[in-house]
Amino acid sequence: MSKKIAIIGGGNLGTAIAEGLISSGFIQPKHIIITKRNISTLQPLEEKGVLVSNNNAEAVKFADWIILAVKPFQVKDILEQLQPDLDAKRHTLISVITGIWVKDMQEVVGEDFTLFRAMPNTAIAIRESITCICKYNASKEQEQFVKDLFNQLGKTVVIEEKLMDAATVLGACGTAYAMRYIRANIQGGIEIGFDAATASLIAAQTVKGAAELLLTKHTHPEQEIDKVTTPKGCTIAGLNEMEHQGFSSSLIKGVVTSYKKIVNDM
Ligand SMILES: NC(=O)C1=CN([C@@H]2O[C@H](COP(=O)(O)OP(=O)(O)OC[C@H]3O[C@@H](n4cnc5c(N)ncnc54)[C@H](OP(=O)(O)O)[C@@H]3O)[C@@H](O)[C@H]2O)C=CC1
Ligand SMILES: O=C(O)[C@@H]1CCC=N1
Repeated sequence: MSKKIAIIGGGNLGTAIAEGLISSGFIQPKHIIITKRNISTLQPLEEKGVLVSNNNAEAVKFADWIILAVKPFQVKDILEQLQPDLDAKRHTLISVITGIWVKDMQEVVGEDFTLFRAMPNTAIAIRESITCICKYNASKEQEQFVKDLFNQLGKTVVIEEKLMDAATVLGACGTAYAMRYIRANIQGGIEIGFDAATASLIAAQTVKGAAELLLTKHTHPEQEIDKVTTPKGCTIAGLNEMEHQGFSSSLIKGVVTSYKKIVNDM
């Protein structure tokens, strides 16, 4: 199976995917083409051997796997422009675009194409994404290729398309939520005595370690919390104060608000 990949939309996510694919060795840089209108920002990728272009048609002619990574409001026009160069027997479309459903793409390209939706996050650049994938009209080989591709870039889970908006919130927006949590810890850490760089290191590594505990031991967070909370100790005092201030509630409300934003806007 040919591995040539086009990434249409070399922005935050598109370039992160390219960087991750190169560093994984899954594909040679010369077998990736990445496009955007202003290609000057793609110079670092070009220096690594990736083909860059402002011509989407050229990219589609080059590749068999087309990753769509433009903004949601741009995809319809772009697919319409690409229609003459798209071939359902050759091309497989993989959209990472929020809120664009398989049926939305089919309205432009028809029902013959194999379509995937994939929802990664920006940690894909360092191959630590979680990528939720759903498929339409895909053979076992095509599904395996897409899973192999994203497994190089972190972990994958195949889900039903109806969960794709929820996957966007928990997996993709989740990176930003985690950053805010870490930032708040840094702010607190500075107030209790650390310089910013040391507070950042301690806060980030602590969150990484906590996540690794769950991923390696498959425990529930509350089991791990029980191991940290000494009776009458400082951890439970701080945790309870956070809850009195609405910590869990604010996070849950934020997740649901992000979800409603996708569902209501699209
Ligand atoms: N950022 C994230 O964490 C995540 C984003 N997503 C989804 O991925 C998609 C991209 O997001 P993100 O990377 O953040 O957005 P960006 O705005 O950073 O990237 C979109 C890119 O598309 C390019 N573009 C615009 N028009 C065209 C065109 N006609 N042909 C080719 N390229 C074009 C833009 O560059 P130029 O203006 O130079 O053309 C821009 O660099 C969105 O749909 C988003 O919902 C999904 C999961 C996570
Ligand atoms: O905020 C957004 O709309 C996109 C979707 C997921 C991450 N960023």
